[in-house]
Amino acid sequence: MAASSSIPKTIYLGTFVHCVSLSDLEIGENGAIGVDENGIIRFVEKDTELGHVHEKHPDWNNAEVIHLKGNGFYFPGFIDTHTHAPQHPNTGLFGKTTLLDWLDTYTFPMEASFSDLSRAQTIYSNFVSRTLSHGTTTCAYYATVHVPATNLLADICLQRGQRALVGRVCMNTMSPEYYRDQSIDSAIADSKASIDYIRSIDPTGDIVKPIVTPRFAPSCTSDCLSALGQLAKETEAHIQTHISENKNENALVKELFPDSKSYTDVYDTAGLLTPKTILAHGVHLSQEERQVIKDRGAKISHCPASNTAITSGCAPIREFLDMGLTVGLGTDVSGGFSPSILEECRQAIWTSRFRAMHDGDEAKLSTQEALYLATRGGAAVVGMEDRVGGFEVGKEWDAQMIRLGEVKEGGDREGRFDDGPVDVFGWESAEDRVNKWVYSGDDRNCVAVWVKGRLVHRTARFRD
Ligand SMILES: Nc1nc2[nH]cnc2c(=O)[nH]1
Ligand SMILES: [Zn+2]
Repeated sequence: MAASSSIPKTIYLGTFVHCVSLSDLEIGENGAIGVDENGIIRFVEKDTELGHVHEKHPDWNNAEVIHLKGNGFYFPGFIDTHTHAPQHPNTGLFGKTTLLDWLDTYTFPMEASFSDLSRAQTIYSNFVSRTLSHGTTTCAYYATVHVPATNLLADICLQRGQRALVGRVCMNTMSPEYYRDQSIDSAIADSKASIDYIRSIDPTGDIVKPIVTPRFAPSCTSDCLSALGQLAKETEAHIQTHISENKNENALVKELFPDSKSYTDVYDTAGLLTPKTILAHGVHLSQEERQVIKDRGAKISHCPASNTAITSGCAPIREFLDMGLTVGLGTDVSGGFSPSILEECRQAIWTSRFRAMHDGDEAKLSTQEALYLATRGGAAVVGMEDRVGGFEVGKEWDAQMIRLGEVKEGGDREGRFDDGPVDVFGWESAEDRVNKWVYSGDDRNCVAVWVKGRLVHRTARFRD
């Protein structure tokens, strides 16, 4: 069960930064945001001070006040649209493998060990703490084939207050004998059991929701994919899977599904492309496939750190955005080497520059665009764009408090750098500070995190 949710009515004061469109970042200094007991933003005031706020909103005079001074700012919580919680212990371990041998060498043995629930408890608790500490307020998680461990991941997210889509992984073929669904019937029954459980612990779906999760086309027979499409339809559930990540994977799909027009067609025929579908990667999609994905309203999770680490390629994100596809960012641990969406922003920017070296400068993503994908883009990918991703009246307070290192005149830190890797000297504009954070910040700069108004993570620097 969720911990008791008595949230004090709170006025947040300080600098607020959020994306208002793909290319525009709004930076409001001396702002005030009022968040009610249900975690809903009730007012947003610009260029103000507490006295004026109290005058204008007299029924908020007894509200708690959190005043962020100095060079920090509030930023919307990050949305990780694709990651694998059971792969967390393998983070950084990929050597020179590429997707298919990486799965056999590192991933399947690790995931299989989640039949042990106490191991799942340790690793899942650690990973949820880790993603929260990096400012991730919503996360689309793959678990494993095991129902008890999948349900436990949902319990942990609900208890810690992190919004999550939690999926039991389905894989009934081309997978090791020691780690697979034994039949289509058992795969569907197990997925349904997990969906029912997750809906029973959070009937409103405010914090945790189930998500139907075929691992990827090579791991599922076409009958299994169709049964999963039917299950998603009957349960009105979200769907997540991988698509066109790697060239060898694509060749395998062609061999396994000779009657399909394309990789995308395999999923389309099975009824798996819906407005609630999250497709990870899409690095090698043809123009026709992109159009089918757009026509079905399915969304893309861009995972650039993973795409580089396991040598999948550089996804054409500018082209996706130009044609109106909905795109968010995913850490894809442990194909990706970091649980941080801030790191993923940097990787998205770097990857776009490698595309630009071939395609021209327009392929480059800006800092603002990467931050948009990390927040509003991600919110649209997980179907929560009306609730989170920015600071507007009516939205829910999913936010992180960022503080940067302050270099005082004549001061010397004497080797103490626990205020993080970003040095601010005092001359920087608010926009400079945001850029410094994006390119060299890390979790030490994320000193507090809220989901729906509830404080879900804090460090010693919060309110020191
Ligand atoms: N990156 C990644 N791609 C996959 N394709 C199938 N399974 C996986 C996985 O676990 N990670
Ligand atoms: Zn993945």
